[in-house]
Amino acid sequence: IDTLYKDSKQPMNVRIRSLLDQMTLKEKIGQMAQHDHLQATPEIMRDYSVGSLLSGSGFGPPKGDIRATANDWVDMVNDYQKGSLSSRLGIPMLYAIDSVHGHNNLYKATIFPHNVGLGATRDPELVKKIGAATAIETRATGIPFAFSPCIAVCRDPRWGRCYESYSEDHKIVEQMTDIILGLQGEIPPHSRKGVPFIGGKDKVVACAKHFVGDGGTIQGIDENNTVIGWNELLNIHMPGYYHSIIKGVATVMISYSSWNGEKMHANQDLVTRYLKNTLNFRGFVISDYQGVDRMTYPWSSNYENSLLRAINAGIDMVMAPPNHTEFLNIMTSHVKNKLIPMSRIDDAVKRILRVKFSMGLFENPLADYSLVDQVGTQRHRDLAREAVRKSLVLLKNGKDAKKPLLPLPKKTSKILVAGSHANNLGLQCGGWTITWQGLNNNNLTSGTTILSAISTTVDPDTEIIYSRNPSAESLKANNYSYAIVVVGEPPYAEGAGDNLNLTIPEPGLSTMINVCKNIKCIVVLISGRPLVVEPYLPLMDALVAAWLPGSEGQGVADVLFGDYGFTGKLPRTWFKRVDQLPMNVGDEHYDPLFPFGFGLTT
Ligand SMILES: OC[C@@H]1[C@@H](O)[C@H](O)[C@@H](O)c2nc(CNc3ccccc3)cn21
Repeated sequence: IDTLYKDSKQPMNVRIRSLLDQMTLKEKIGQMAQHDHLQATPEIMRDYSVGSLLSGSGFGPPKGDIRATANDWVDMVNDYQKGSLSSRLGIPMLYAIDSVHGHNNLYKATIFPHNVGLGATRDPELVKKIGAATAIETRATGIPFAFSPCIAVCRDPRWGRCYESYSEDHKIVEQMTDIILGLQGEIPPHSRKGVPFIGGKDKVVACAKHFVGDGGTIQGIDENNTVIGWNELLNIHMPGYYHSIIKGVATVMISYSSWNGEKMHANQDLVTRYLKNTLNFRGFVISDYQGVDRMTYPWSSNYENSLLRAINAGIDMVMAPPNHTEFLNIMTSHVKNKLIPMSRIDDAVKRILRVKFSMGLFENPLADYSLVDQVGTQRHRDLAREAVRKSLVLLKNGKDAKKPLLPLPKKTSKILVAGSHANNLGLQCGGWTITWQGLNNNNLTSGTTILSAISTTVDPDTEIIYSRNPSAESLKANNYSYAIVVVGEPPYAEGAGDNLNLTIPEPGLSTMINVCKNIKCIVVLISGRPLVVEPYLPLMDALVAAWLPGSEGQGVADVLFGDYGFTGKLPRTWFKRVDQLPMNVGDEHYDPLFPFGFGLTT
């Protein structure tokens, strides 16, 4: 074996050439697979030269242990890596996970606000710091590759993934691609722009997703069809990719959705001609999970043909192919039958190797425990708390504008805290937290609920009464100074969150109505998107959009009680009725309840 490729002093292209020239077809195809770790073993990694593994959300080591420690993760990742290193050429594998608002799979990790809340901060510098903290907590578990950021431009809040989108306005999404500089590291001055850059052992490979137009599907139906012209695709959904590439993003994930009826996973014009040859993307393109299977309906029918079309479209790595032997056999036969040219295989493998060489994976393939004490540190939690503060949008402050209600007095006789979301960490974190769909419970990880934040913020003499759903009698019996009512959406991810009515779910709605009918009420809405509030607005004394704040609920109390002012601005239009949708800033017919950019200050 010519070991020139192992010499880190050699130029990148020499290392790639030296390795590629001695790889068998089987080894090249192996590099193009990213298996779910549940389907792999160290032996398979060794014998098939598998390029990458992933943990689907909620499947921690060993197999589904959602309270696994960082050490457990490091051990698991290293076991697979040792398998890869014992292969003929010893090409290290890349382990990937969805760290999309902190290392959200990891028990006791810092959970940051979901992207819609970050869009409300209008603070790219803050978001870059969040990227850096997320990279550290992800690397603490030995994982060097995060499927983040989602740079979707959500144009219809009925989409179950709208909270993963920073904004309906592509200009905010472009600004927030600064998170890549936090995740992967700042590009050193005089370094080339627009090539994959990952700077250090506390940085991760990032992934701009989902290419392209994922946020533009009809009625926000997940994985469905985006029916718009080329100019709208180019002006609204594409700029985030240009900005991500300039900032050195190393990977791009393809969207399940279609553009004008053509599956993105089969779209050679957009993936190869545009992303690779026009935007000059030099990293690697990865499919979504079983994205190849989902090119047909029923899923996986005619997988051989789907795989052929996906690879020829320009996909370099396939996430969760059926299994390692089937993937190898189908790919090998396509190459032998000249249906996939060898030049396509070589392009894919070169891109994958370029990312692995540029991040130093050959030099440092194994993880250590050196960062495990960085998980959920106070420093990271303080950063998350700052992000929560800046993400809150004050939509109403008093029934009489001349008598603002907020900031609330810390010293008062008795406060009621009510609502399903007041004391539930799972609900305030939302989807993609510990499990894929999130959890409706309070002990899924560590953090501060909004109730406990309020309790520690008010004056010690102020009495706090907590009741999820107080009776009308109890409301009348107690002379509360005011009530804080925290209600909103259940956790959801992807298609499970698609919703055509966008009403405040029960029992939150009736709780809010009962409380607000009887006493002065400040409504705090925990949701991934705007919901129907217009009919109830006259009832409310104040209304705060808190989005999905994550583990640091203290940030909510910080602003409610005036330790910090409200500064957040709507990153999305707040509609009056769902029959107005889609309705985005700049539209000809624009009749919102609260316009894009709205936000009262205190
Ligand atoms: O979790 C991997 C990817 C994720 O990065 C994409 O943004 C998202 O579109 C996506 N959807 C699935 C659906 N399947 C799934 C399987 C196991 C756990 C969670 C989701 C996986 N993934």
